[in-house]
Amino acid sequence: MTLPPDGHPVQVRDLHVRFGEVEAVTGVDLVAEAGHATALLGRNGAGKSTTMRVLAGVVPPTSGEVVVAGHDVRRDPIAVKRAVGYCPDVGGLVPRATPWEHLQLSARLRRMHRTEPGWDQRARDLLERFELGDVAHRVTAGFSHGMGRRLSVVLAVLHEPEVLLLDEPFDGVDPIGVEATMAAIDDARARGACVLVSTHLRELAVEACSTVTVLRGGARVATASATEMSGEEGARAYRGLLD
Ligand SMILES: Nc1ncnc2c1ncn2[C@@H]1O[C@H](COP(=O)(O)OP(=O)(O)OP(=O)(O)O)[C@@H](O)[C@H]1O
Repeated sequence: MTLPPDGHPVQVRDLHVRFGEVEAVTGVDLVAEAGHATALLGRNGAGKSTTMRVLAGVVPPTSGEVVVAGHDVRRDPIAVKRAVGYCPDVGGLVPRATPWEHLQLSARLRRMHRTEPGWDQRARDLLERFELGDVAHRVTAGFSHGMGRRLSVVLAVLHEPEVLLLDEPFDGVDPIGVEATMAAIDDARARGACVLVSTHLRELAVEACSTVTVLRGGARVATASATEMSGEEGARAYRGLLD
């Protein structure tokens, strides 16, 4: 990874994203550090998923500067896709494929079959941790929303990416799935990855992350420590930012 001069794996300056007449993101600034988890918090339509899609190299910025793992997302989206692990907010799973087939394909695309120890033991461990071991060979068409979310997190973390992007990973997920996701975030932080978690759930955002950036109407309205956004005082502060 070629880190930019100030060393931050995620740098966003004055990001704007427009879809026709819709201004989805209207000036987001963000810096996220290696070895830390940062939350993007905001209500529905705040611009969180669009920002995450830009960071994943999936949607190009309309304007602004976005550097992920040392790569400019506009100039080199393929290098960005290689460097990140991305759990999209919706979609991403093939209904006729099983979790194991998803993992096999992901490992092959990432050339993980050449690494030691083999990817398959890690894949099996992750499926067990996320309680998907029993359905490893069942097509995902019949999966509940929460099961799909858990598999999307497993796929994002499989290759131990430098930048982990989890968009609404807790949405509709039961407490055991939430616990497994929290553990996966902790593991990624501990090995020095930069983690970004997008969510509308303040309490889980402050549990998972040390820094919280609040988006409203496509723009950043605040960046605070998780402590400042915790408890009743944090809830009041958050409500104040949304009014
Ligand atoms: N492909 C698109 N075409 C048109 N408008 C879009 C598109 N994607 C997002 N938008 C609009 O951009 C705005 C921001 O959407 P975005 O999905 O980024 O918000 P969000 O904070 O992730 O919301 P949620 O929590 O509901 O997922 C919304 O008004 C949305 O309707």
